[in-house]
Amino acid sequence: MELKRENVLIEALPYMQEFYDSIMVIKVGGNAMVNPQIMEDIIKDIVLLRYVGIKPVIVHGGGPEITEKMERMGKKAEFFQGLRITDDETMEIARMVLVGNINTKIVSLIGVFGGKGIGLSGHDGRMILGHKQGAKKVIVDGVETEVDIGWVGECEVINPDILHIVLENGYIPVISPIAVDIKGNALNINADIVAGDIAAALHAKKLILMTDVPGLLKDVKDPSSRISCVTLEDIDTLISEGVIQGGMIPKIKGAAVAVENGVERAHIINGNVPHSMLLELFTDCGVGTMVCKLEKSQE
Ligand SMILES: Nc1ncnc2c1ncn2[C@@H]1O[C@H](COP(=O)(O)OP(=O)(O)O)[C@@H](O)[C@H]1O
Ligand SMILES: CC(=O)N[C@@H](CCC(=O)OP(=O)(O)O)C(=O)O
Repeated sequence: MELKRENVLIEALPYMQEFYDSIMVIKVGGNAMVNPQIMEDIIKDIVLLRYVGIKPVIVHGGGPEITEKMERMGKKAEFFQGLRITDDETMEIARMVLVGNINTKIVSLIGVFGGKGIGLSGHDGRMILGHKQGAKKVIVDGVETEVDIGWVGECEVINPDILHIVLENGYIPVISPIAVDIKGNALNINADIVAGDIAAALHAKKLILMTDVPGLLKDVKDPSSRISCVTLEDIDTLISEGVIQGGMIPKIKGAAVAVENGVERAHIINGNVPHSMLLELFTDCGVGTMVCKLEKSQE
């Protein structure tokens, strides 16, 4: 049965009351940003959240755009377990695409839809301090070899002061997944991992990871095989059984870090479905996959 418009609005009231004044970290993936219409819909939803008293924080990706730029510059993009192998030149390209291009586009769109966006990266206020992950060991033809993944970092400390300052002043922070090391070097970090760490540091109410599939799928080729809820206990098994692969691994790990560190819920939802975030937050029908600490019955 289709709900009348006024019922849709009134159904949202308890959710608006529950979420009022709370921080929500929203990760927008590079895939969603390839389509300008999808991007506009997502940014409109985020501006709406701000106007109903929620404090959204955006972390953006840009993997496909970095790969495209590398290819145009005659460089081949290479990955190790989903992480981009980042030499000096790749780091420059990643910074140019993420901070120089994607971040400014999102900030500008927020402005167009009546919000106040502010662009940040880990360098600003030394918000994301990290270090290089270092060389990775792999077995090639039975022989252990090291792979240098270059400037790929991991977060050591998140300093959320700057975020609290801008949130208190009505801005929507837009964060590029670039960290800084102790010497001031830039580090490339997967955006899902940054989003999980930021959500944990801010004690966010929710982490929302927007992607291009309906959620975590039992069978990646079957969109109807969505798993509606996973607990932290399920995650390692799903990875070791090969159900979760590729780009979904950092996503689920980012969600797990957030939930382990006090974020109530993380949601993986399809950003390609118009206004999926509003459906997830303000209606009784959950979309996507919810990641939580315990089964509902154990809470
Ligand atoms: N079990 C799974 N369920 C859903 N997606 C999966 C799964 N395993 C691997 N994937 C892949 O992960 C992709 C999402 O990760 P990624 O491409 O990095 O997205 P984004 O750019 O939105 O961060 C999906 O498009 C899908 O191909
Ligand atoms: C280390 C590493 O892999 N960093 C990512 C950062 C961007 C990102 O995570 O973008 P998506 O969310 O669109 O995948 C990269 O260079 O692609």
